[in-house]
Amino acid sequence: MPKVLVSDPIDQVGIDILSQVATVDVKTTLSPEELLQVLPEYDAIMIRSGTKLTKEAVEAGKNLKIIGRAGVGVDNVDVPTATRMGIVVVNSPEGNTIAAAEHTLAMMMSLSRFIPAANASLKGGKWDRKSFTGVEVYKKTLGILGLGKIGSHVATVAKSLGMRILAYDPFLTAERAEKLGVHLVELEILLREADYITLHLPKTKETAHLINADRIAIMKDGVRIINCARGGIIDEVAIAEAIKSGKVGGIALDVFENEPLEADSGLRELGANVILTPHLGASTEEAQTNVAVDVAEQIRDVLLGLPARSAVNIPGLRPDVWQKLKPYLQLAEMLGNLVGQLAGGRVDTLNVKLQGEIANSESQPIVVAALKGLLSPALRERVNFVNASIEAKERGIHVTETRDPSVEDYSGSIHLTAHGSQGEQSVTGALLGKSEIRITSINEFPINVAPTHYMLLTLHRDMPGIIGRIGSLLGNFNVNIASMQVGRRMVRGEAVMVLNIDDPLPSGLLDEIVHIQGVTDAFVVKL
Ligand SMILES: NC(=O)C1=CN([C@@H]2O[C@H](COP(=O)(O)OP(=O)(O)OC[C@H]3O[C@@H](n4cnc5c(N)ncnc54)[C@H](O)[C@@H]3O)[C@@H](O)[C@H]2O)C=CC1
Ligand SMILES: O=C(O)CCC(=O)C(=O)O
Repeated sequence: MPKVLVSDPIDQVGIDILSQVATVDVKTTLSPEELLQVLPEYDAIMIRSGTKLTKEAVEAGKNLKIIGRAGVGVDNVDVPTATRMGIVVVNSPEGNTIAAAEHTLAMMMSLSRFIPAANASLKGGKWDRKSFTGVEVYKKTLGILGLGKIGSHVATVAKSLGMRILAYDPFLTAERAEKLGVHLVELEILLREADYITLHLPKTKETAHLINADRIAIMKDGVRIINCARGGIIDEVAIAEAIKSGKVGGIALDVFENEPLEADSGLRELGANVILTPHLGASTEEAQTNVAVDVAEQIRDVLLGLPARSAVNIPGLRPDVWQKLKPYLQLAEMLGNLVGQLAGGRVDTLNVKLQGEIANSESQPIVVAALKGLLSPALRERVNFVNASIEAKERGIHVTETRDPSVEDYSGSIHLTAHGSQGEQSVTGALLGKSEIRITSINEFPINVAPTHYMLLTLHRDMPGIIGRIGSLLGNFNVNIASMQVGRRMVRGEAVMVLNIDDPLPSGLLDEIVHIQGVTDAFVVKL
């Protein structure tokens, strides 16, 4: 049984799903050092925001096949390192959208009416009504930075509260904003006009300290700011100063530059207009069930050899698309392996041509499968669907894609051409029925061969006796031939022969075959 480590608190429903296929260890109090020590034992790890999978930690996970983040943000995972190591990283893009949006709205209302401070005052024995006169959100302007899933839900609810909504999101189309009834504006306009500003962006190089002293300076006096996205998007020093000076009327933070927030953080000292929650945006029963199921199912599937539906470092495929493409992925991988072996030396260009019924299919998974096959003789199990593109890029392999729906010899076929240090080689393959793989051409010579583990290929002149001589030579070395095919374009012209052989070719035999008169080249292929 594979082993899964659950290193943050996860809903039991997720553990139950993982237990169907794996031994599950729940260890939610590991120190970073302990995590490094235990990681090599595991095939998968499931985390929330508590566990930091740094470069060092990911590299320690030598047997990891998948990292499951039960939530949205994967900024606590070194995704590039995982990708290089061929580890799938999955998240739950929608499981906690509503929870985070509702937490944001609760923060906005709490800021407007001082609910946390009024509650603390009353419980502290006072009946103070004067200190807590609030403001209404009705007819106020809400500026949303990042109009993705959470930002959009906040916009929808805030509109129904009678707010005017401005949004800044350079990656969003005007049509989408219009549909939501939101005015898409430049950042500066939003900052100048908003009474409330709420952040719903990922933390990236571009968004780090997006809210800083200079930008705070152009905001309306008394603006209220909410951050339920990621710590570090707001400069905490600058915002604390702006609260103290009265420039900013209130802040509500669920996320912090360092989590857990330091015990002596100056933010804890600020007054009734500062609300802090310990990263609770996703902490609802519903969201925790959603993300646990979503991510545990993906870990289970990947451990069973199935694709993940929301991988952040490989293209996700819907199950129905996966079912249709699966045999073609196997075909592409076999052809990539074959053309790579024929090319022999370094390949610098691979052209992937999709023909017939798959000409209009999503090409990326097929290209990745072909690259995996191409690189597997060199990299063996170190190359997989996650890292094949990166490995190819690092080796300077340029990939081109073409499509030809008019090729109708087979319902769908894949043609690969590899160009490299030893010239150009090409192969075509197709499916017989739904899933039986056939090699249908080699270097444009038509054949129809079922690939086997060991094959001998010759390029030779089509002339009497040559096949017999090759056959006798193999017989002399006790190599059994399972089947044989010759492809030629014209009688007594150039031809290709493919022999499916039961045994590996003894060393030295290939040299003897190449020296037979009429043979121009010969290759041993191991698939
Ligand atoms: N506090 C919590 O517990 C939770 C926090 N989150 C965080 O909330 C944030 C938003 O999550 P979702 O809405 O699910 O993500 P999303 O991917 O649906 O939306 C993010 C939006 O930000 C936009 N964006 C990216 N870079 C930008 C930039 N430089 N300037 C302006 N807009 C930019 C994108 O175009 C996208 O529309 C993420 O940081 C996520 O990690 C999510 C769930 C719970
Ligand atoms: O796991 C959590 O509770 C935090 C959720 C979160 O921040 C996210 O999904 O991005």
